[in-house]
Amino acid sequence: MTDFSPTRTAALERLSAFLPKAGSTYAKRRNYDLGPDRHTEGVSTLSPYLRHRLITEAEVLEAVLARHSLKSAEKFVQEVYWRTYWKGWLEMRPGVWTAYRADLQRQLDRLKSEGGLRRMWQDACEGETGIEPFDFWAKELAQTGYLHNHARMWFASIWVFTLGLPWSLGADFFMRHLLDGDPASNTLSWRWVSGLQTKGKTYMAASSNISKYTEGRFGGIHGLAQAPRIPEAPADPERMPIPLTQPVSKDLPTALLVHSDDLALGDVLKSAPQVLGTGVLTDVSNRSPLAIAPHVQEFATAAINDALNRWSDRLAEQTFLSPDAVADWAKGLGAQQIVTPYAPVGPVADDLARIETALRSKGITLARVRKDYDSAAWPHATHGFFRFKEKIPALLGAMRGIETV
Ligand SMILES: Cc1cc2nc3c(=O)[nH]c(=O)nc-3n(C[C@H](O)[C@H](O)[C@H](O)COP(=O)(O)OP(=O)(O)OC[C@H]3O[C@@H](n4cnc5c(N)ncnc54)[C@H](O)[C@@H]3O)c2cc1C
Repeated sequence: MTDFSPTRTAALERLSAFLPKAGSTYAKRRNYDLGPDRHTEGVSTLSPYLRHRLITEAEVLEAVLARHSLKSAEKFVQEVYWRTYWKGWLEMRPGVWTAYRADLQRQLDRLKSEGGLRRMWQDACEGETGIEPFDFWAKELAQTGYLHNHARMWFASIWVFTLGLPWSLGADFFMRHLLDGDPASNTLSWRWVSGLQTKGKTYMAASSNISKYTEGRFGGIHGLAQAPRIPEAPADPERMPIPLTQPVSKDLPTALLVHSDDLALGDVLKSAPQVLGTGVLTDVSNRSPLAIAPHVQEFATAAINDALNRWSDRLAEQTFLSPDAVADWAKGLGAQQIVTPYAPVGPVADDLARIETALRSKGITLARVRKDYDSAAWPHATHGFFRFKEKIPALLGAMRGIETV
């Protein structure tokens, strides 16, 4: 079973073990899901670390390109940029996140009154549908907090098209259990499988494909949907520019706010070298309206503690806070400004928006510090990935040496 130890040291070890495979091995083997004990043979399993930025995308790309040419590591580099692309795409269309959360709430309300739907949803979440690989992946996810990318695609396709369950309930099942549960990659990948992201283009799981790419672990699966029924969804909102951020003022008494979306604190501390104190938001329960799996909260809390330990000499006194308590805490410290790493569209950004309103009523500003890596790449996520990926060589060229972890 792949072990996900929530430390930067573990992330760096994992990266260094993966580096020899990041070229042609990854390109050939990345689609094979060989089971929970063998994931690291084909893929990096870095996603829980990237999700919380115990390691950054830029660091991973730098390390891979120090070892391989861009040509030989192209496939891996592109996958890392898929993550970045989804983030930029959602950042320019925050209404898609809001619409997902609203649809999810509607579907959760339906579960209260529609017994048949509720039973099917429960069976799917518990891995009791009778579709052998699907049931295996549901249990693997609940037990380990990780699924191979191909298994995520097959699982989502069977959820939507074979079982006929609402896609947003599936996305929520992933968000409650994945250690890497990410508002952009998860929501938009579920939309992509369902035919809502690239309009009319769905992903259909096929028995022969599952058999081939699990090397026969599963085969002869009967009853998988052959024809997609694309769910209804509202039209996408108009694209907006990437939001501007409030600049950090060097002259104001400043406190730092740490959260689980970005634990690479180097650049936020560079912008505010002296802080009066550090507030810490550890609760990630708002990734879902339902209870999230204990391992998801434990991973996030331990990842935050790992970052706090590494930066302890720069953080002054640390206070663990709920979002509602931040404004009073900042006022009590005498802060007139809070600096925090930028949180992309999702639950943490939703919390920061509420915190900002409470701070404003006390005359305190909130400055979100966005990484240059994100600011350079996100504005290119205007259309599909194929247009975005043309920018990768230029983005890599501009990226070298811009990050402080
Ligand atoms: C339905 C569905 C839901 C998903 N939900 C999430 C999620 O919540 N969080 C998440 O991080 N990824 C999600 N993904 C994308 C992808 O499955 C995971 O990023 C990948 O499996 C992580 O494993 P890895 O680190 O071993 O990947 P590797 O293959 O080693 O790739 C390296 C890194 O590139 C990025 N990456 C790779 N593939 C993708 C992809 N298809 N889309 C976006 N980024 C990618 C990840 O950051 C990953 O860590 C989802 C995909 C699907 C089909």
